Amino acid sequence: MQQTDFRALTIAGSDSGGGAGIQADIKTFQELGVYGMSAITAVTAQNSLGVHHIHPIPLTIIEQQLHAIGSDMNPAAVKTGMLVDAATIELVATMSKRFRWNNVVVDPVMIAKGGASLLQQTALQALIQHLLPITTVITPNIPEAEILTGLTINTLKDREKAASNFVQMGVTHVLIKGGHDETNTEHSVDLYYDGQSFHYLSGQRVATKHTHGTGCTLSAAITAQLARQKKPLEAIHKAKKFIQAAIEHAYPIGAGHGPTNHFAYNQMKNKRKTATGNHIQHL
Ligand SMILES: Nc1ncnc2c1ncn2[C@@H]1O[C@H](COP(=O)(O)OP(=O)(O)O)[C@@H](O)[C@H]1O
Ligand SMILES: Cc1ncc(COP(=O)(O)OP(=O)(O)O)c(N)n1
Repeated sequence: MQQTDFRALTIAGSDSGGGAGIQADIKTFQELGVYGMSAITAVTAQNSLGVHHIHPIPLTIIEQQLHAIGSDMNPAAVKTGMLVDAATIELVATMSKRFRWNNVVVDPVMIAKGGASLLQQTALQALIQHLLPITTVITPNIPEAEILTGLTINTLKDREKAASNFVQMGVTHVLIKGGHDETNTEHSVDLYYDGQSFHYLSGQRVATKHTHGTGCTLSAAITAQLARQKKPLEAIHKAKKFIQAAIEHAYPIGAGHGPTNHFAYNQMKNKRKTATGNHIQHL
């Protein structure tokens, strides 16, 4: 049987607890049938209670990882997560251009759930200047969208305005996530914009504190679907189903915020297949 070859790269921090960062990304790639590669920007000592220590990786070692992958392994899609500082952002932008990487998904990770800062304040300008112009899909949560656009976001109209700002900054596709919208207790609604029309993607809001790594997992699922040659809006729709299942079946691991469940989407699909006797896999 011919092996299908889908490859994706994540450039992000390591989460020792396994729920976010590189670990969440690789698990998600694997579940979606995509070969995962990584360039690690920082090692964090982290668990369900928060980020306890951060050890940035020296720039030369990040460059060596990116060069090793870019010169040989040709990822079809690339995701960025924790980028630490301005120098790392500039390096990632330079290497992405050098290797002509397409399908660049930027999750502009800034602050972890427990409040730890994962990106230096002084790096925001570098993100806007160097990374956004080469971004295929950006996936900010509401506070990140507020910081990058300078807007206050309370309503869906505010979110549409912020999405338009991202397009003006050079981003091709924007997904502003709604997990932090406390006004909607029934649904968690994400806004998509491609410079032409707005789409709302709604999921049932799950009453759980086990949402560690939701943002990383969603953006990794989008990256995996782009690596599988899906168009951005279809990739985002599929990724939304993946994260919904992962949150609905999240793990109560640890005393704090447990991780989402990366197996859940495939387990639910397999159950449906068994019930219908259908053994053909449609991702
Ligand atoms: N309690 C929840 N129930 C259902 N979906 C959620 C919940 N919290 C977040 N989501 C979804 O998870 C994804 C990540 O959103 P968000 O929490 O806003 O990002 P981040 O983890 O970057 O802060 C989005 O698709 C959002 O709608
Ligand atoms: C190493 C690392 N990268 C990113 C994050 C943030 O992940 P996110 O998906 O936004 O989830 P929470 O931290 O908000 O639960 C992280 N914690 N660690």
